[in-house]
Amino acid sequence: MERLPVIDLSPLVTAAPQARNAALKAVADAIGAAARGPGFFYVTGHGIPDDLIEAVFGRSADFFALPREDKAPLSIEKSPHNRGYVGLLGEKLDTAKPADLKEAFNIGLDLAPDDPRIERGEPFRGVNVWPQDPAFRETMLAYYEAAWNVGRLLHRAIAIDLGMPEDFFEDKLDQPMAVLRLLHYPPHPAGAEEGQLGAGEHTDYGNITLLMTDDVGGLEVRRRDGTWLKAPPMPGNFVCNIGDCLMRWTNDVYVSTPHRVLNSGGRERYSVAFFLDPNPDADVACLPTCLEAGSTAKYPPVTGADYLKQRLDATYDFRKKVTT
Ligand SMILES: O=C(O)CCC(=O)C(=O)O
Ligand SMILES: [Fe+2]
Repeated sequence: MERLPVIDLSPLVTAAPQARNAALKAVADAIGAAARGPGFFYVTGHGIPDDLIEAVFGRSADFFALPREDKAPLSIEKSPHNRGYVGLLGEKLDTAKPADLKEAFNIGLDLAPDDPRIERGEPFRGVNVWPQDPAFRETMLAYYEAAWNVGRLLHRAIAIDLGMPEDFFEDKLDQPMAVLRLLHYPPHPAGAEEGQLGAGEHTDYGNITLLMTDDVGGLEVRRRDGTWLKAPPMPGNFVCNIGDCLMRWTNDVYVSTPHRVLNSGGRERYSVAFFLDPNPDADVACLPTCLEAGSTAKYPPVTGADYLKQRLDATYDFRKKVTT
């Protein structure tokens, strides 16, 4: 693996109705090959407007530049629903290593406080927390919607590649636990601990991640032989990777590849991840098309919520006592 594949969605996004199925099949074939191989690929031609992307990065930088007193009240530690601010060293993606040199802000599916799903106490259903600037909320929710739509389109291609009906994932991703996560990595400090990184080695927990970065490199993808491939930044486009939920769903046919971040370039680095986790009640169980005759599934079925809870509880010490 010397470079990651690039999948251009523009022929699909702009296809006339009669050309759509062929365009979708071409994307399905490309994703299928990437998902069985490196587990990572770039996505271009996604159709999200540049000015929305610029606004997301601009507001994100403004948010992280706020004084600590303005960010602390939004702490994720006050939210059992995986929303809010994570300070520098607030997370260990690799639990065997020192804490991560990054700060983050998580935004989930936006629900009103009286939403029946919250009132019924459904897992991961809660309200978002917001900084004061009203434009921040508007910008982030517009981007959440746009990235979610790209993710659902990719899942149509994934379903076709896996030999399932094109809309198989649609009702498993229509009220998702998806998280839009803004990230800020300060330049790697000279005094960092041995083994300390911007983001420790990890795999992602959901179905797919749609990551956008600025022009500062730092993302590294693990090759099968354990060496690391530096993924060059492609601002305005996505780096997409398969997460652990989709690996389970496909019985390991698709690969969830470990990756990490080292911001060694001496500049501030900003990235924006959209983690497309399924609906809380989605049944994450081996697809019939991924099971060879006579063999058994590698993983027992699990609900989307139980799986995400298990993974988040292992990442954050503060969660040891919370129920979602
Ligand atoms: O910031 C990046 O480039 C990657 C972040 C990442 O892997 C994650 O948040 O899961
Ligand atoms: Fe990741």
